[in-house]
Amino acid sequence: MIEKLSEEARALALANLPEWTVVAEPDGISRRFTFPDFVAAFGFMTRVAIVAEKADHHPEWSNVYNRLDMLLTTHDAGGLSQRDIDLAQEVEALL
Ligand SMILES: C[C@H](O)[C@H](O)[C@H]1CNC2=NC(N)=NC(=O)C2=N1
Repeated sequence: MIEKLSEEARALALANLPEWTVVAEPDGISRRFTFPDFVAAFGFMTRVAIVAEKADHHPEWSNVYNRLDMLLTTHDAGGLSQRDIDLAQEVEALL
């Protein structure tokens, strides 16, 4: 069973993800992405989907035209875990 991150681990991890915001409910991290158009946004989502499926860790997200809102939380842990941090870092690398 994956565990929620301790306060210390969370502060450390977030220091490396400056574009991400802590969300309280559900306990997780979120980021808004803006692209030139829908094709660019959806292309990015496709690349994230492949990484997410490989990691068996999936974002909660919403897309409107060129905008993508992504929330990472771990359902199995009931909040923010290392899996979310790892996926956020992989997502950043796809930009
Ligand atoms: C059975 C399967 O491994 C689990 O349901 C995985 C799938 N993807 C997941 N994604 C997220 N964000 N949190 C999870 O706890 C989770 N669990």
